[in-house]
Amino acid sequence: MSERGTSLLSIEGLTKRFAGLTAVDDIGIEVAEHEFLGIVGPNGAGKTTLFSLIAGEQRPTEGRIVFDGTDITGWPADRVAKAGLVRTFQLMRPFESMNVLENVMIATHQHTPAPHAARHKALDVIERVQLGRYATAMPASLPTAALKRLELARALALDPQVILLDEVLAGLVPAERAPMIELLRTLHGEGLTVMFIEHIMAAVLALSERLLVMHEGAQLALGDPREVTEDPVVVEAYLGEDYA
Ligand SMILES: Nc1ncnc2c1ncn2[C@@H]1O[C@H](COP(=O)(O)OP(=O)(O)OP(=O)(O)O)[C@@H](O)[C@H]1O
Repeated sequence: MSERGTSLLSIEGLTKRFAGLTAVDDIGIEVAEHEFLGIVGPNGAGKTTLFSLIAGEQRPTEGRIVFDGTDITGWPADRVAKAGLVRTFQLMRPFESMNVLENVMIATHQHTPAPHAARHKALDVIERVQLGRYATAMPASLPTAALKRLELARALALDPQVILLDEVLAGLVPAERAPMIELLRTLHGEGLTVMFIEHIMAAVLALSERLLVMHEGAQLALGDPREVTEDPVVVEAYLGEDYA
């Protein structure tokens, strides 16, 4: 770990079984403070389930999650989020009856009970994700790129130390991807530790400092993104022979 700094999140032998299916199979990774870790793998590889386990939405069948020195295995999601570990969802789920600002205030209110301060903080987060012009818009009226930023804002409003991003680029047209990649780079530069599930390899390679490849729940490869994507085992299981 020394070359990457202190381990902030330790995932040890993490396993989740659903009836006969092992969705996450003995995953063990150390995520360093301020690291940007990409996670890729074919559909059904267990990536989202891994996030659900880390974020406390599902309990692991086996294994341990240690965050900042504390064993958080089995903690409920709200307690995990309060501790500083927050995820986004692949399918955005804003409150449709509330505008962008009110949606973000639901989150800021949890740390900042005073309404004026919660509003102020929500506006800051909205500016941070460059959604200022949509602050009073309703979610149904937003283009996909803005909805993605709203999902990000709702996570950032909880003041995470680690953010788990689940396909925040999915559904964006290529012209919308570059600004989102820039925003993620900026947020990481501001000190966030990031775990990043993504299918768009150009984005994964542009941002990730290390890359975890999952396959059938297990860890197929972990390491330098370029080396990992050239690994014949990874090419065969996931990327396909015509990759790059
Ligand atoms: N609640 C559940 N009950 C039963 N099986 C589940 C459940 N959640 C996930 N699975 C199964 O676990 C496996 C891993 O699913 P998961 O959604 O974690 O994969 P993924 O890598 O995130 O896929 P994608 O890239 O398509 O989002 C799949 O076979 C899925 O059908």
